[in-house]
Amino acid sequence: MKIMFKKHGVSPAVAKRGTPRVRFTGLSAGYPGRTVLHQLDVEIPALAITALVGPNGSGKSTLLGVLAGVIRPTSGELRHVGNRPPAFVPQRGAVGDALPLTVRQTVEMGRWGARGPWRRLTRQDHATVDTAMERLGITDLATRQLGELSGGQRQRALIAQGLAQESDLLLLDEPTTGLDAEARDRIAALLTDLVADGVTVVQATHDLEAARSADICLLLSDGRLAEQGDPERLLTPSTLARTWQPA
Ligand SMILES: Nc1ncnc2c1ncn2[C@@H]1O[C@H](COP(=O)(O)OP(=O)(O)OP(=O)(O)O)[C@@H](O)[C@H]1O
Repeated sequence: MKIMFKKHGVSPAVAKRGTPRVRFTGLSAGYPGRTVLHQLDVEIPALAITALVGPNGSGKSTLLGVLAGVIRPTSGELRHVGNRPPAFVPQRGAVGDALPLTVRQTVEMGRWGARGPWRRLTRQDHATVDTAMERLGITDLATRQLGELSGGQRQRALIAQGLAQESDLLLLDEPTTGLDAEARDRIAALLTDLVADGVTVVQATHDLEAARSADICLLLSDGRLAEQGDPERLLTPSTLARTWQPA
């Protein structure tokens, strides 16, 4: 099993549109005693939005975990092209409601990877945090406790934390689930803007509109890649019935 990241400061090989930002070959991964992903051969295109779709339990979050580097593959090869670690925005439900953090502190945590948790943030870090909060429309929530926010507001705080990491690879686990139409549209527009700014976006989603508006769709089934390609071609009525059936 091989995982290759291009290192900081070493001939920055930044992915270009049309080239893969991440490539897996024969990749298997899962949890202790349980293989979830089986022999995936996948290319995640740079400077595009990739939607991971598939029924509950098909392995979307596990694949995001592998991309984020928090789940190690058990076999196969995973190659990143790019010189910054990915930013991972977990599912809203995966983040404790009782964490005694304000929105601003939550977003500031996005700078820890660059600065470390105990080092003071620089003026530039604070400016990055301000911009991330502005882009998500949560500046006026800065001093509110995370636990007292609505689901949609908390989701936006988590995405802002991801943006504050200034990665060129943003991984999101169901970023629009449970949000109203306006919030979903806002996030969709943001993701498109991020791609224009040089970010590669991968989102696991059960949101049909989000999947349709992606550049490419990877359809997982039982931890295997069932299909990949243009969402309009892939999201046929039978796929929709299978993937978007009520839980
Ligand atoms: N921490 C874990 N330990 C053991 N098995 C796990 C763990 N997390 C997930 N699984 C199992 O891995 C499989 C894939 O789960 P995963 O969360 O990746 O699917 P998913 O496609 O994201 O599902 P959903 O659409 O419900 O979010 C499931 O069978 C699940 O039970």
